[in-house]
Amino acid sequence: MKPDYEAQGEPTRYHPLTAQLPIKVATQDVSVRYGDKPALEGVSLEIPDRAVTACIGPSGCGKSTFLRCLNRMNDTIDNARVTGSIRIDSEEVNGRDVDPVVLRARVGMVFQKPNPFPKSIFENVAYGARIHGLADTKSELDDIVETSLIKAGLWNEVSDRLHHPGTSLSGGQQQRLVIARAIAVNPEVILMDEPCSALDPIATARIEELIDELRENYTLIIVTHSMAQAARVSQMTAFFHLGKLVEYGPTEEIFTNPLDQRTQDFITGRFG
Ligand SMILES: Nc1ncnc2c1ncn2[C@@H]1O[C@H](COP(=O)(O)OP(=O)(O)OP(=O)(O)O)[C@@H](O)[C@H]1O
Repeated sequence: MKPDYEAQGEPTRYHPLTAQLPIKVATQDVSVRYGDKPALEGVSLEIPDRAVTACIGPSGCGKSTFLRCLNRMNDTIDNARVTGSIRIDSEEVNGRDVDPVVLRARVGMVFQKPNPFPKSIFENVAYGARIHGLADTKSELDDIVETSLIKAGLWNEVSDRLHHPGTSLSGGQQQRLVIARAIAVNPEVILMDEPCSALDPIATARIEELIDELRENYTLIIVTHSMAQAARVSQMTAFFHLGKLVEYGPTEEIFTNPLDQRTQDFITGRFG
């Protein structure tokens, strides 16, 4: 059933094809304030499983704020207040009994700037598996590290130097290391906040290929400033403007047949 957009005042334009996909993440009337300042207002959308959803919109429209709601990263910001419902499968993310540390393994996050720990390549990937008790033996841990690095497309480049520092890798390799670190704790959803903005075009292309491979097994939600990137990697696109979700639907529809004038203006470069 569709959320009641009319209740929010200004309805989101929701493309009809959207309803055909199985849903992994559903938000209902999510709003965020930083102190007195509203940053996100009444966002309701349903994000499909095993697909890439891109969040686009002009600077300051609330894309990163929205992403951070999905794994409760806004909890770490003192003056942030989140209201509304966010469900992953049927579980309420903001439920009292939800442990944010466990949630953040289930909903991993990759940031703009690669942020490996100041530890070896091996330890970067093993760390989460160890603290979540996912390996009983050294050989199980080795397996998790190898499998995660393979899935992140990095194994062939690092298998002979697992004990070198993570920070010795190139920027693009570090970003894939961080993705391997997220994969090692069995996430269901991976959030990416402008994951390529610090990378050169070759490293960017490698991450985009990886995003495409990962969608076979994970739900991916990516914030990007690049409309070309959103068009290349995503199946669904959400357009935000001034803290509101304006339009949501299959990427092809958003880019070729937007329903809202603001989306049209943004994708044709009239603002943003
Ligand atoms: N920690 C914070 N404290 C106060 N205001 C904040 C904080 N983080 C974000 N904001 C404000 O909330 C609004 C939304 O910010 P957000 O970073 O989510 O937007 P964005 O669309 O991701 O922007 P950008 O594309 O520039 O990264 C902005 O007005 C921003 O200034």
